[in-house]
Amino acid sequence: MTDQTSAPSLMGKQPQVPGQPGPVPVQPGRVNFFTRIALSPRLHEIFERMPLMRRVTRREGEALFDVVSGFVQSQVLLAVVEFRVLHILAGASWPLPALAERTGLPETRLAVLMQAAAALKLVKFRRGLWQLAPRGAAFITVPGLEAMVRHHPVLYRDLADPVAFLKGDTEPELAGFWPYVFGPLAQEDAGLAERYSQLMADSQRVVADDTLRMVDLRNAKRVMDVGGGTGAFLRSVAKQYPELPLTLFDLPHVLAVAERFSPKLDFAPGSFRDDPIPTGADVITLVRVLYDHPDSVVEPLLAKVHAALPPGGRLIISEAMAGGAKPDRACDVYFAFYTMAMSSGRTRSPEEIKQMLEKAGFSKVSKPRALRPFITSVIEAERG
Ligand SMILES: CC(C)=CCC/C(C)=C/CC/C(C)=C/C=C/C(C)=C/C=C/C=C(C)/C=C/C=C(C)/C=C/C=C(C)/C=C/CC(C)(C)O
Ligand SMILES: C[S@@+](CC[C@H](N)C(=O)[O-])C[C@H]1O[C@@H](n2cnc3c(N)ncnc32)[C@H](O)[C@@H]1O
Repeated sequence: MTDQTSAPSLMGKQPQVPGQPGPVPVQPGRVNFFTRIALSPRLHEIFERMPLMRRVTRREGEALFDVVSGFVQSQVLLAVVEFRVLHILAGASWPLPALAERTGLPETRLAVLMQAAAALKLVKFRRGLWQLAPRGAAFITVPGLEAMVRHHPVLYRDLADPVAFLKGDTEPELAGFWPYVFGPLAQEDAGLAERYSQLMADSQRVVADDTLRMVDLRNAKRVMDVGGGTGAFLRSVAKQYPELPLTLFDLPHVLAVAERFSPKLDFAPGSFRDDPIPTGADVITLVRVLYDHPDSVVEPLLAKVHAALPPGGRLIISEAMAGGAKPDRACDVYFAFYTMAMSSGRTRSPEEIKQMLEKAGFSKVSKPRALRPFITSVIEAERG
């Protein structure tokens, strides 16, 4: 695979150490040289007195403080979103008293929030007025991002006791937030599929943009998006390839709320757990599907996709992927814990996905360099 890390295999049931081919014994005293330095408070003091080293320790200190305070930063952002501060400032610049009246917050407390938001570079204070900063403007412009932030309290409640969470002693709320995974619940509540689909569809735009910049569909004869929700990804495909026939495969109650946005779009209702994947497409896409499911669902799904493709047909997988030997802040922290809280799936590294693909019979597995790994990564494979 191109652009490939030597990521660990987690294919067996036994978790392994990133970058290591297999389980290794504990090695007493094996601590990296720089780590040993960092372990010595006396050396911290000495470094503080050396101008060059002082810069390194201060930078490390700042980075560490960022990790320590990450939750508070997120909650400041959530408050900014809930009080619609960025939207208010998008229309005009406001003095604090007027903003306090508009948001209904006491001036003294709003001042603290605004100062925090300014430290996060979401807003800025100029000539007595609070203004929107470019980062705040970008934030409200990214499709689905505000809705994502507004649903984070569910995730944070699940992570409130990380010890109990990791021991598996809690019942994460997030597992119920996406009840489509459990099928019947979503079918009982028609509005539920629609709400979930809207959040997914909103956030899909950025994922689709990045995916389509990493793959070439010019030679495709028909693209089928499996687990395609209400068709947001195919909508982006249709914009770029207006002549390309498309098939949307998802659960019947999800397709019931999907809009037929193109005469070239076919609906294929079904469950990839229980039904075969229909044939007829030479390109099948799985966008943000695999990480929702355990290996016991993913392995048969890949085999069904393989069976549905013609020889030479292509599978495109797009989702946030774990970093493996090169741990990634977005994927190995946020998405890994997010999917663990969902209790049904997990993030996988490109290497793990490659191994699963090869087991299902795929060849020529490749991975274009991800444009924004925190949005998505892509793996392509071919049916030989
Ligand atoms: C030129 C100079 C010096 C200055 C210019 C200043 C200026 C104009 C700056 C603005 C620049 C600009 C245009 C910035 C644009 C920034 C963008 C596009 C930022 C995008 C950020 C996207 C983010 C943060 C995305 C976050 C995504 C999240 C949190 C996704 C979560 C997804 C989940 C939980 C999915 C779950 C799926 C499931 C359920 C697991 O299946
Ligand atoms: C995380 S969403 C991704 C949706 C879309 N691909 C996107 O990126 O926005 C997972 C999708 O898989 C669908 N799905 C889950 N289980 C399924 C099954 N057994 N058969 C077909 N689709 C399923 C869900 O309905 C949902 O639309």
